[in-house]
Amino acid sequence: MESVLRVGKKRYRVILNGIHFSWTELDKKNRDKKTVSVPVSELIGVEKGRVEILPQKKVEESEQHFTVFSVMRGSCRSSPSGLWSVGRTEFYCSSRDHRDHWVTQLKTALAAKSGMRPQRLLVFINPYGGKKKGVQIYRTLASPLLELAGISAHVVVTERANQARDHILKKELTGFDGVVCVGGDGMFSELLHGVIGRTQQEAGLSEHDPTVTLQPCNLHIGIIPAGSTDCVCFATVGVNDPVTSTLHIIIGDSQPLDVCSVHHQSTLVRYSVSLVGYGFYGDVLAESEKHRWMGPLRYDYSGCVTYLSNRSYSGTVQFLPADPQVSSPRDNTRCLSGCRVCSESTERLFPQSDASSHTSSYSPSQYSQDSSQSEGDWVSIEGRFKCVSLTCMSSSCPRSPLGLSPAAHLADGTGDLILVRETHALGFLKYLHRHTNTEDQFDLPFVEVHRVRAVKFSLPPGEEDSEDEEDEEKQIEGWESKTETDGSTHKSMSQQHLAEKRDERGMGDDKKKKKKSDFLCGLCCSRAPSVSVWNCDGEILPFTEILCRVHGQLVRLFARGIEDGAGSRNCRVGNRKCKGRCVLHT
Ligand SMILES: Nc1ncnc2c1ncn2[C@@H]1O[C@H](COP(=O)(O)OP(=O)(O)OP(=O)(O)O)[C@@H](O)[C@H]1O
Ligand SMILES: CCCCCCCCCCCCC/C=C/[C@@H](O)[C@H](CO)NC(C)=O
Ligand SMILES: [Ca+2]
Repeated sequence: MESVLRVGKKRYRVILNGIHFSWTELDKKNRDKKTVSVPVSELIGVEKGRVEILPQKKVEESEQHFTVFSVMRGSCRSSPSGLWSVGRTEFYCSSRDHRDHWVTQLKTALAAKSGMRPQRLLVFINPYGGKKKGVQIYRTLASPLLELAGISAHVVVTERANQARDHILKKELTGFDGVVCVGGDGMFSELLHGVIGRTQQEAGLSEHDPTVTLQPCNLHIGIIPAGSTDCVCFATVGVNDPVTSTLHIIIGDSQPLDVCSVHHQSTLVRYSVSLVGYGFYGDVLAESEKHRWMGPLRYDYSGCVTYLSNRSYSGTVQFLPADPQVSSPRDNTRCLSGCRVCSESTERLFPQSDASSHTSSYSPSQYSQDSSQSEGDWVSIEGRFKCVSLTCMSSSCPRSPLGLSPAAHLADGTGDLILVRETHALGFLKYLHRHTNTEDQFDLPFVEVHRVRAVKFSLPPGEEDSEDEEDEEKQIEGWESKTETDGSTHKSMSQQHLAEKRDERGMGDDKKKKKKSDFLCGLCCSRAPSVSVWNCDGEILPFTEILCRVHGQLVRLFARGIEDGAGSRNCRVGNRKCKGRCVLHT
């Protein structure tokens, strides 16, 4: 369809074809500069009249106007290119019939995309996450855009921790195309555990068997950031911005994500997508739990306290190396939107499936993973470590814009294992500081990094996780009391599994004994603990000896990875006007 329409006082040639909607000013001198072209896949909605959606819906009735809403990149010249906003253009037609014809054509073009976009979402809002603005963020920024796009949402404002996870595990989900959380990494983790658990239940697979090839999940996960730590959102979108994330959900972007399962003996402990970290990152988290009242600042405070304690821990790390021909953690690449390494991994991980079902748009599909790869040989490294970190993705965040492992990939079926050996305090500070700039944090004599498929960690003889009944009790108890603090009475899958094992031995709840341990001692004891704790995506694990396995592309997010330039340091603080929305200004 093609017509001459007015935008403001100027005349434009407006064209809609199957792929683009574009308008070019009818002023020959400037013609090259004045064409605006929006892919139909990035149109959000069309409304009759002169309509505004954000910051508030305003409708001015007009028989000859229609308003088109689309994805617009950036909100200012210096904003990170991952930041999206809502583009809005009012068109004026020669008659009401002409206007109606345009609206019908645009709606038809949008309807043709509906198979690629979610129609119905299940949204969980944590009213207490971050600055406690989850409900407000959803109502004022996300909901109006979903409505404009014709997406219906069933909203649950959570009343307790783990409610979202349990809902996904147990309730009817027919008709939903995706689940969305409004909150931080903790809320994302609830959705992750719900979606993976539900998929395995339906496939009849046991998550407790560490050798099982898990079934990839069809239900997409969306993250509208509203937490105090939103690392997963930042690392998969490039910015922490609720409007940007909502737009990725609306247009049905689809980003596969590697997930690491963490087992202790024959029990699934947790899943992680970001950090499984022992030593420094575990200690920071354990310390920060004591200062929750400080809000997000507790991580800075605890980081300083932990750094000053200058601890290191003994252990043996074993790992299964990934294929070094495919990629390396030191190859100076970045996993960006449309990443070649990740696309080729799709073919390697799912060789029998139709490649088109793994493209960048949402599309429900069934696929099965290749389990023919032989395990290979484990490599073993023993020593004293400041920290042992495993990350399935770069784990970039506003504080560390390139992340823990800048060349890690979101969906290549591998993780990066970073070993920081015992060193002097200044050396470790240098390592930490390099996370905040572009210097290579792996180019230090006490640091090594390996691209891996699995990792095992064990303590030195005499320090092992106790397998006696009383200690196992203690660990279950530790986890239960944490859950109770969160206001939940639900037992996690691994608590349940452990509790079943305990019941088999005839030990009831009434037999629990309180026992002090080093487990969460943090800095309260005068004697430095010889054992640290694991930080698993911001949660403390109740076990030290663990087996981690990377499951390639196990889940899918409504995201597309970082677009070129996003998440990099392209806004120099203070020298350009950026309305304070850039990541380095938040
Ligand atoms: N209604 C609720 N009451 C108490 N806890 C909740 C509720 N809803 C969710 N939670 C829990 O709150 C935890 C933190 O939530 P979220 O990740 O949204 O915010 P956050 O501020 O980034 O988290 P954190 O304070 O852990 O950094 C999650 O682990 C989640 O399980
Ligand atoms: C001298 C300057 C020191 C600055 C040190 C900066 C180090 C930043 C490293 C960032 C790592 C981010 C790892 C991600 C962790 C998340 O998975 C987790 C869950 O949200 N967050 C926390 C706090 O554990
Ligand atoms: Ca990966």
